Amino acid sequence: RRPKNFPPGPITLPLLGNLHNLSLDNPLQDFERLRLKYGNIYSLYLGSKPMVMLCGVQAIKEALVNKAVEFAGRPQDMYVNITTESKGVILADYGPRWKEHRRFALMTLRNFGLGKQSMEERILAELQHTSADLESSIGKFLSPQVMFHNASSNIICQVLFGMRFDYNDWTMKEIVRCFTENAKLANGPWAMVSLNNHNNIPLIFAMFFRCNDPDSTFSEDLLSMYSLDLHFAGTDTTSNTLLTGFLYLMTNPDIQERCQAEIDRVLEGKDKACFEDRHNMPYVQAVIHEMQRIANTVPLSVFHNTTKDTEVMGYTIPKGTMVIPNLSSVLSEEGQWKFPRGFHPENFLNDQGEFVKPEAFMPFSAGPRMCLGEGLARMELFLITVTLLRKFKFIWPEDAGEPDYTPVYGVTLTPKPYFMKVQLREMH
Ligand code: HEM
Repeated sequence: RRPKNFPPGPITLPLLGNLHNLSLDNPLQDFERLRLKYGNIYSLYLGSKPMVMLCGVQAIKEALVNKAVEFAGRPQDMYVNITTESKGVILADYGPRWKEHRRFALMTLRNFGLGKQSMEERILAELQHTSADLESSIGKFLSPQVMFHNASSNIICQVLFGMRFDYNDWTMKEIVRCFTENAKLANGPWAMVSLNNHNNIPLIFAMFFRCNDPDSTFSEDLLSMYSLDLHFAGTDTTSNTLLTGFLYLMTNPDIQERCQAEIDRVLEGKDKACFEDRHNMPYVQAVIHEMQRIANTVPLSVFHNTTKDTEVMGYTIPKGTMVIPNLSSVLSEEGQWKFPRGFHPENFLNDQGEFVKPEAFMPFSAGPRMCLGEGLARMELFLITVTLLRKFKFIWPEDAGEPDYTPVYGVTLTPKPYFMKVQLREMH
């Protein structure tokens, strides 16, 4: 039985709760059906465990922003908690340890050059490898899955480990194992090396020094989960957004050409793009934001948990209840977008053709647990899209049939594997 004044929801069955109401392959459509029936806040039971679904910009903001602390916890009794032991940042519960680790990750990203030129240079340097890969594929069919994954993985690997990996190198897959080896190295002579320039120390070493501080909540044991956390969070998200984005750019050649015209105009006479150029590229900015909206990369955010008894939208939610911010529902919410369905960069342009960001643009979630990699992700999406579109034309192969936009469901959504054709453009 639902507690008093708990959000409404479908009848529960013994043992199963509401599991029978959900498709295990892709429950997103079931969640949408339940939203239409019960409203923007409803509850479900996963077995005997209650959870509250928040839909639409109003409910999500009221909870995650206005009642920030109450909704900043993470469930600690799920299967993934057993495998990761809730170490790292993403799954750590609200409290001093999470705070220290989050602050540390933000600081390392900043010291490593985010917001400065050095991070841009690293991204642009990585893009030379991507470009070389693309050039070698001219005239052939190319599967971009691995390519985007490698590029975004290498960018975050530079922050984490201070190195990149060759494309097609099996080491890429073994990165976590290599990290353990690196940690061993750091235990040896590395620890004695005096590093004066703290601004360029990869996270792994910066953290190692923290491990030696007896007052710190860092330990070598936490270290591996922490890097795994950031590696996963920084790779899968960006690459899946790009995969979806380039799929739509290929199947909307008019939009791709309009981006290229703007890029050619703004970058005329320059050899490379920089992040500042975005202010002169309202159309490209709109397209990249529309890519993120339609990609809906982390549809159900990361699950939250209430840290106290609380209320939202007039309902009572006890402490320790799992809460799912349904970001998918916001990114296509009726009334919030000029075009909630389909791929329309106009969602981010006003009548004067200027770039605008509606309140419902929330792919990184909101509140204190909001994505801490947003700055890096936005820089990557911009520099990768602009650099590649400037140099190449991306073509949907004529014999590939109708594109299938239905995503494959998971913590992150990814498009079904597809092929692309690439042509070199004339540089302007
Ligand atoms: C397009 C790219 C990305 C998207 C759409 C995205 C989205 C998200 C979302 C929805 C969350 C959950 C927020 C919440 O619980 O309310 C999250 C958390 C997180 N993201 Fe990202 N992310 C992206 C890229 C990155 C990158 C590049 C990094 C690495 C630097 C990163 C690191 C993290 C971390 C560490 C968390 C956990 C924060 C916490 O629990 O305090 N993300 N991200």
